[in-house]
Amino acid sequence: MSEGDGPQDFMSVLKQTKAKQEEKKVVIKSKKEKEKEKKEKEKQRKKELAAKKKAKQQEQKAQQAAQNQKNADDAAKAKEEKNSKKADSDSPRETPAPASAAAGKKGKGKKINPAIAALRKQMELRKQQEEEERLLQEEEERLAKEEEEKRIAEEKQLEEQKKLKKEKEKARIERLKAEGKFLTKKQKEEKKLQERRKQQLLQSGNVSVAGLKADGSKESTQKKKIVYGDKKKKSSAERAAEKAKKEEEARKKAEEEAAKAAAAKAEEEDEDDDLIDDWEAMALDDDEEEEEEEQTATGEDWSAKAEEEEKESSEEKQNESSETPASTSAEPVYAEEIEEISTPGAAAKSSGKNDLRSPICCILGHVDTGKTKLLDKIRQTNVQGGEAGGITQQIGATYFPMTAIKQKTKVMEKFEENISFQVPGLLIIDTPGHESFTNLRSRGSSLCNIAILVIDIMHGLEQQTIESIRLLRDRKAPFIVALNKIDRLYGWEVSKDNSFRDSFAQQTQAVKSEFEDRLSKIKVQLAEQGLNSELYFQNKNMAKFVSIVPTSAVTGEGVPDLLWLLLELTTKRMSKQLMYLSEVEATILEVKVVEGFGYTIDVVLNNGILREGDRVVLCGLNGPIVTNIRALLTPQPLRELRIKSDYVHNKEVKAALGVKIAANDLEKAVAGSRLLVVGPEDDEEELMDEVMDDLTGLLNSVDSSGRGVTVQASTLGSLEALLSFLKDMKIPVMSVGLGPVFKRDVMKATTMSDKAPEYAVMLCFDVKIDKEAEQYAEEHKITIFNAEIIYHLFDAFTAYQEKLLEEKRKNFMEFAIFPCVLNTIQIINKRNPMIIGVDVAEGSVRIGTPICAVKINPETKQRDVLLLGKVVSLEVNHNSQNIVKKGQTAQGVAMRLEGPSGAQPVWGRHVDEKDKLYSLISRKSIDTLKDAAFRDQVPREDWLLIKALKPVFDIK
Ligand SMILES: Nc1nc2c(ncn2[C@@H]2O[C@H](COP(=O)(O)OP(=O)(O)OP(=O)(O)O)[C@@H](O)[C@H]2O)c(=O)[nH]1
Repeated sequence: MSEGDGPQDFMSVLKQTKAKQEEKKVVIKSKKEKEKEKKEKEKQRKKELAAKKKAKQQEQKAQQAAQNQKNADDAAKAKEEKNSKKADSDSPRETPAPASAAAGKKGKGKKINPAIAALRKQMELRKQQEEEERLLQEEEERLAKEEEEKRIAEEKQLEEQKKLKKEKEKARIERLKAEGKFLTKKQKEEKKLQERRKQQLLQSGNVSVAGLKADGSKESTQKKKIVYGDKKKKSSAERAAEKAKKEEEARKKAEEEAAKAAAAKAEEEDEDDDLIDDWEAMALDDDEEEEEEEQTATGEDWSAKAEEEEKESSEEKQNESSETPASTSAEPVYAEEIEEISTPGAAAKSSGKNDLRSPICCILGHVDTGKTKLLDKIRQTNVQGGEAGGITQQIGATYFPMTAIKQKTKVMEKFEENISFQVPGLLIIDTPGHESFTNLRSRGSSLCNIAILVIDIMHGLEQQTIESIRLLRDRKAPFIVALNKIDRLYGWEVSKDNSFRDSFAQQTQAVKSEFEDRLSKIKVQLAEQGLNSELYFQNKNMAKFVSIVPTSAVTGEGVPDLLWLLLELTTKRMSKQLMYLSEVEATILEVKVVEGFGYTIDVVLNNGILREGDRVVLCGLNGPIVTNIRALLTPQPLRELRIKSDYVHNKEVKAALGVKIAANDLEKAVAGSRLLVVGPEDDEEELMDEVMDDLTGLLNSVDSSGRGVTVQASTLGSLEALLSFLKDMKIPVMSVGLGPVFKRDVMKATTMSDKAPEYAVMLCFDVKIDKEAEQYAEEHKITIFNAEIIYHLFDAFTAYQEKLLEEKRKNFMEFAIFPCVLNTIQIINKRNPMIIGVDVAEGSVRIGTPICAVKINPETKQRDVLLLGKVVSLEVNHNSQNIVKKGQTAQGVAMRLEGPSGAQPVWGRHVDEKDKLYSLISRKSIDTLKDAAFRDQVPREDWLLIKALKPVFDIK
């Protein structure tokens, strides 16, 4: 893979895909939004109308005003003319006012009349207009009021409806709870999905599958439909509605998260105002939170899933009994006929009622606990003639049909009655460890139905055991513990391939005691991880207690118990999960080059059928990959997987099994991502979006502050595991990537060099690092941590951070002033050097701490801080100390101070025994203590003391 087309664009691929999804979100509006929009449009329209009306009125008014003005001018002119005429005709004497008034009166009666009339007319007109305006205004106000009232009434009604609905819902939930039928939202969604899947299964049953021949007959094409998931059965309108709903939910969630983030940010800002208070509060909260978490973790995850399953399976039984006879009868035909042409052992006959598929099992544990050996032992058939057991090697997995399991668990008959299981067999993933477990995932949850966590009885819980527990918990995967290497207990009597109980009964008392001792220690260790555990045959509550099976991978003791328990738990407690579904559910475990086939993907088909020629969509590093299945390969029976080109070509394969797919364009396929089949009614684009969801989800792990480490992993599963681990460890992530590390990935990390040097690192999980990238990292001082074990990565990173902090501590030591209050007992030496006997009243006094007295000047009322000097030595009972804490000694502490040259205050003059002495704290010293380099060293009492001392030094 070259850098140019490599995964360096991973973040931008993610961002682009997400942006595309967001864009779509904007276009699709909910019904409520549409109504709101409609109302707003109506409002806007009314507003515009009112505005037009007003504008018209104003225009009229203006015209009227102009007219009035003209009339007034005319009237005035007429009057003027008349007066001048009168003056001319009467006498040249000045007209006395009354005469003129009389003349005016006379004039009014005869000639001024038109002007007055015009004025009157104007006034009337104006009045009329005003009246009209008033009425219009009133009408508008009335309308607005009415509208407002209507809106309020509607809102009220809506509110009441909501309230009523809520109350009803509450009552319903109460009722359901009382009846024990209450389902959470998730459970409901799952139930719905199951229903839909069942529907399809039923529908598929109606289609004759006898036509599953290579001739591509009509029947065969019809039947093909059954493979496709629920999405494909929906009309595009339904799909759009569902999508809109989903997006609406996502949007709401995003908004909530944004609000939360904003609140958190606001809090952070507030923090600056009163740092110490908040810091203390934060520290206290942290402690409480941790305690709470520990309490709730105890066995809950395990029990939740199993209980959920139990409840569901009882519901399922009810549903089954109400199924139509036609549909139930259709199922077995489907299962049987497929079996004929699927890979050997891929499916067995199943009853019409319970068409279950084989459970999938993974093995996890610390290195050298015996995972591989145990797997080999389980695989090893102790049945004569090997093939009789029918154990088949698949791609990345081994398949155990029921006949083999029955033979292998025969020794259990002595202890367990009725060993019969309804599943066709068991599929155990061949590669033990995190890698396969983390990749066996779909949308964050595990496709592994049950896991075996191997613990070495001689070593107990180790780092990777704890990491495995965390992973299993994260993915909510049920598991059992194989307490391996019991044959190493001193004096153990071997009874090959026997059941544990039988073997154990034959052991000496000393062996039994050692076993009990070690077992109880390991139980305590598991409890420390929040897990209740019990020996499987003493476990009365499988839902709350993890079962422990003692085993030996060397002698085979306990292996029958292990197999028996795996099936007992999966079939009896998780049958719903194992319901065979026609919808294809498949995950890519590995991407490999195989001679003669080019790039291939190893896939675990969890559900459904895959056929040669199927068009499939999968997640690629640079975007979705759409291709056609060229070959479906499984290994030759009883042959070593590694022997090249010894593959069987299958026309089709049925879940559950491991299969290798050869197709074009698989080079950039992402291990750990889903594989979807494009059906005839499917929108390929939609599936492409869907498959990329797995990747865009990763962006949520990227810290919004833009600060954090750069993370790179080999597969989607391991990247998710690493991200979840970093989240737990509160290590922020700035950028994520998949596949080998190239220069461009390192360049991203360099952006942290100035911003947050402690994060200018790359945490890489099981990936190759390109030479050029390595060189670039070295030049730019970017540390690349690469490990195959998450814990090792974390250890290396924390060690690196500690080193940085240590450097910081060294550089900022002089500003890290811890608070203390001292009472002077005695002046031992006034000057050169100043030695004082003190009692530590509060906090702690340390070498290097500047000591001062604070006096208020009686005249100026000013605060005088008198620095006595820095502590250069501390002695208690003639023993030197680096630090003396409050209450540490009842005797005094002899404190030697090295004064600030010349300006040292004089005892008796500037300070005396009555003055309290303090460590000289400041805003800078407080901030330094708050830094990660010192934070851990500051106890809560010191923060309280700092808070109390702030007014003494007038620190804001
Ligand atoms: N005595 C004894 N030795 C065992 C048992 N199981 C495994 N061993 C030995 O322990 C060593 C490690 O066993 P593996 O099966 O390689 O362990 P693993 O967990 O697969 O180790 P990794 O692949 O490194 O993670 C080998 O030498 C085994 O022979 C056991 O039950 N009893």
